[in-house]
Amino acid sequence: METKTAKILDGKALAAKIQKELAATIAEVQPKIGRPPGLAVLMVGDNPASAAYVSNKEKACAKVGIASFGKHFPTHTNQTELEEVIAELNQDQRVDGILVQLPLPNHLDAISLLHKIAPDKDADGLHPVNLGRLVRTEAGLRSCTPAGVMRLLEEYKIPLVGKKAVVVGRSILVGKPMALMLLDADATVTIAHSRTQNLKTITQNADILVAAAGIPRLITADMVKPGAVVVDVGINRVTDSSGKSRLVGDIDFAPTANVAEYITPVPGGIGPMTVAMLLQNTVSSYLRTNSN
Ligand SMILES: Nc1nc(=O)c2c([nH]1)NC[C@@H]1CN(c3ccc(C(=O)N[C@@H](CCC(=O)O)C(=O)O)cc3)C=[N+]21
Repeated sequence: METKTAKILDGKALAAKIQKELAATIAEVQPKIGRPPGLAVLMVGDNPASAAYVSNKEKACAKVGIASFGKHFPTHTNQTELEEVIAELNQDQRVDGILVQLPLPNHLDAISLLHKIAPDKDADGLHPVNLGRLVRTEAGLRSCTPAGVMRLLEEYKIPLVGKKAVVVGRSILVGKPMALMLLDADATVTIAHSRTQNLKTITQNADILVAAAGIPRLITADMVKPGAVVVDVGINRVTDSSGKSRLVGDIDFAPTANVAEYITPVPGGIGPMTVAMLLQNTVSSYLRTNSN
């Protein structure tokens, strides 16, 4: 009996390479510009997962030479206070990127806050102007997670033209921009979601399958076409049978790896790529504002 095992799309390694390149770029241009790039991460409340992500982002910034202007607000902070902070950061010449860590506490309106970020400092690519630029295929800041997926597929020279791509999930953060980016790359794109009927019959057609539903092990091996490229955007913390907490994606990894040709791991796949794209967005804003 022979089982083939999928090749790993190593997001962690590629993210490290991108960060090295960004560090070299920053080291080269900073003396001319006279300041490092700056990223402000705003976090509200004390969601432990968010705190861990924010601390990862700040460490990554420090590593490549991006200054962090992180601000941590208590849970009860109101909308107006946050809008004022964003208005100040929009004007702050030291700050090239602004990110509001999601989710926010329920009393806050995330969408209206995202609208207040200057589009050219929108490191997350979630402002309506940047989403509109994506729809129109214009240059702009792109959402980090789907941009990270595209960059990883490019690194491994995965052909996309004319291929059937299925995105499972339709969030503003991932699913919708992911579908648009795959479409721009000339894939034939299907978006499936929580109301999709017969999900399996759709995923089984996918040459490229992107799981971004946030449901642990939603995609099982029987749902995947042999030879497919499988990308796992899910980051789900689950408690395993021995009571230990661990990170799993939306894909049932080990069995699926026996069917797919390429697969991204969790951890070590799209998570680190998301952080790398955030840094890249910050650096491109920095280079653009200082290029004339
Ligand atoms: N405005 C906003 N922008 C975001 O991009 C955003 C957000 N809010 N809210 C939460 C999600 C989640 N997210 C992750 C980024 C990196 C890893 C990551 O690096 N994960 C590592 C492992 C981390 C671990 O072990 O906990 C990995 O997958 O290898 C995970 C999750 C960004 N998000």
